[in-house]
Amino acid sequence: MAAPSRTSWADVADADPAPASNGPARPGRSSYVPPHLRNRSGASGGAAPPPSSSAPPPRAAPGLLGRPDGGMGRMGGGGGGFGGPRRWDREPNPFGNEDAAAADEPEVFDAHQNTGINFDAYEDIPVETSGQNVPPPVSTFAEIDLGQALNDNIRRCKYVRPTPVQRYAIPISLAGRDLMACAQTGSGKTAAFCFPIISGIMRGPPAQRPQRGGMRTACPLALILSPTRELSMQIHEEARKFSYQTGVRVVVAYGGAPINQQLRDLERGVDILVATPGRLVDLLERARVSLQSIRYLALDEADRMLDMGFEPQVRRIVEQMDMPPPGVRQTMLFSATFPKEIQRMASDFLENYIFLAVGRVGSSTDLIVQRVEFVQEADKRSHLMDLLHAQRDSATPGKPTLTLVFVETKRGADSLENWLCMNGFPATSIHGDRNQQEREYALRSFKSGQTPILVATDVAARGLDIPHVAHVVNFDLPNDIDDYVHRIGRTGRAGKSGLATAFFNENNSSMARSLAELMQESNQEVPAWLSRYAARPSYGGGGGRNRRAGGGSRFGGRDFRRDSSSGRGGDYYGGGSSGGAGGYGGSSAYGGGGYGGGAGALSAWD
Ligand SMILES: Nc1ncnc2c1ncn2[C@@H]1O[C@H](COP(=O)(O)OP(=O)(O)OP(=O)(O)O)[C@@H](O)[C@H]1O
Repeated sequence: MAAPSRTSWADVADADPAPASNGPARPGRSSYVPPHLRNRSGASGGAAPPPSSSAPPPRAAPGLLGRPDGGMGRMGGGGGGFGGPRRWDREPNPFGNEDAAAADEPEVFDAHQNTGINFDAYEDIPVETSGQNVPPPVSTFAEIDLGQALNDNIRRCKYVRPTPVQRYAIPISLAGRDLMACAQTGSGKTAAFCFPIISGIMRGPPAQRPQRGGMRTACPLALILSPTRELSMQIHEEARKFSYQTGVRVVVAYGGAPINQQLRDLERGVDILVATPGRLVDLLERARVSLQSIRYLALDEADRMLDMGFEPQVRRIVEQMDMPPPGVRQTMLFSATFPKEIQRMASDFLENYIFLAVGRVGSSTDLIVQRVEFVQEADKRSHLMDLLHAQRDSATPGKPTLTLVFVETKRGADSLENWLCMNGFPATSIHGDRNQQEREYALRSFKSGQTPILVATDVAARGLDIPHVAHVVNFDLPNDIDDYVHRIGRTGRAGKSGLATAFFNENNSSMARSLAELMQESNQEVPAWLSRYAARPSYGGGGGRNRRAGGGSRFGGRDFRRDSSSGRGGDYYGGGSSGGAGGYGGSSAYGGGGYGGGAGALSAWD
C-alpha cells in the first residue's frame, strides 16, 4: 500500500504558486480546465507545450506536468480526449518518494513481485454475480483498456494484478452497468470503483457544465460518498494517486474542517467530488455544488450510507436535489456487508443492476485469526493489559505493530486511553466528540507508530486502511455482527494476516449465534462455551441486529432479488457462480434466510 500523501491540492496551490507563463502566480479559478477542453490548444491557460509522448514527467520540475502519454491510445479521438496541450494545474506527486520513476521500470509488472496480496489464493475465490448480461471478468489490468495514464498510476501503486473484486467490478462498470458489489474488507474495493470513474471521465463526452447558480457553483461529474471524514480523506488520497496526470481533478469535502478551504478547492474545478453527506448537503444548500452534471455516483460502505443514520441525508442528495436519475447516471454501491433490507432500499438508486459478491482471498475472513474470550466487564482492563504485555514481549524489534481497540462509547474511549497511558502504554483515541484536528492527529500518531494503540469507537470501524494493524481488540463487542466484520477488517488486509480478539460476556449474548456462525464460516475455532451460548434459543436467534441470524451463513452476501420473497422473480435475474471449486463451502447462505431485523443502531457515529 502506498503511503498516504502529506499534501493536498490546496496545500500546494497555496504554498507554491504555479509558474504559468501567462497566468497569475497563484492558480486562480481560471486555471482549471475541464476535461473536455483539455485537448484544445486555446483552452484557458494552455500555454505549456506537451512533453514528448515517451518522456516521463520531469522529476526536477513538477510544476508543469504534461500528459505523459500524449495521445492516450483511443482516448485521443473522442470529445473527452485531452491529448493536446494544456496547462496542468500544479499537481503534486501523490506518490511521495516512490515517485513516477516506477513508470520506467517494467519489472514492476513482474508477476513474482510480492505486493502483499496472496495471488495464489485467487483461484479459489468464490464469486457470485446476478443480473442480466453480466460482462465477463478479466484476469489482468492489461486486458482492460483503462488508458495509459491510469495504467501508469496502477504501476506506481505497485498493483500487479487486479484483486477479485476488481477483476469483476471494473469490466461491469466500464460497460456502463449499475452495480451492487459485496466484497470482503481489505480486498481493494476503492480502486474497483475509482478506476472506471477516472477512466470514464477521461474518455467521456464533453461535460455540459451548467451556468445555473453562477460561476461559483461547482459541477462535478462524479460523486463518491462515504460515511466518515477520515474515510473520505483516504478515498481522496487514493483517487488522487489513481488520477495523477490524467487531468481528472479530485476534491474532498467533509465536516469538521473549515469550509472555506473546501470552497476554494471546489472553485478551482472538480471532476470527482469525494464527500461525507452532511458537508455535501451544506454545499448544496449554499448552491456551491450542483449535482446536475453527475455521471457517476459511488457509495462506499453503501449499507452504512443507507441505514437509518444516514439514509435521509443520502436520499436527499440522490433523489431530491438535481442529480440525474438512475439510468441516466451510473451508480455503484460497494461494501463488505449488504443486509437484505438495505439491498431492497438501495435498489431504488439503481437500474438494471448487477449484484456481485466476491469472497476475499482464501474465503471470508480466514486471514484474520479470530479469538473470543469470556471476560467480565470488571476484568476487561486487566485482561487487555495482559494481552498488550504479551504482545510487547513477542514483538519483533523494529517491526511496527499497531493495536486498534474498539469500545462502545466516546466516554469509554477517553477513559480507556487515559488508563492505558497511565499504565505505560502509549495510546490515543478517535471518536465523534474529538474535534477534527484531534481526530486527524490521533490517526497520524497511530499510523506513524508514535502511539501504537488507538482506542476507537465505530467511527474507525469502516474502510480505514492502516498498514501494520496487527491486532484488533473488541474490548466492547458491537451489537451488530456486520459492525464486527468491519471492525476486525482493519487488520488482515490485502492478503496479509491479522489477529482479532473479542471480549465476550453476558451483555453480548445476543451476538452469540451470529458470532459463532461467522467464526465457523471463516474456519476459526469456536470455543465450546460460545457454541453453548449460541445454541440457547433465547440468545442470538431473534436479536434484531443480528441480521444474519436464522439464515445460516454465506461468505458475504446474496442478491435479495434471488429471494422469492422479494417478489422480483429469482430466475429472471439468473446470474451464476464462478471461482472456487468448492463454491461457498457447502454452508447455507448469509442473508439467504433474511436479516431478521432493522438496520443496526448507530453507536458513536458522527
Ligand atoms: N490490485 C491490487 N494489488 C495490490 N494491492 C492492492 C490492489 N488493490 C488494492 N490494493 C491495496 O489493498 C488495500 C485494501 O484496499 P481497500 O482499502 O480499497 O480495501 P476495501 O475493500 O475498500 O476495504 P474495506 O472494506 O475495509 O473498506 C489497500 O492498501 C490497497 O492499496
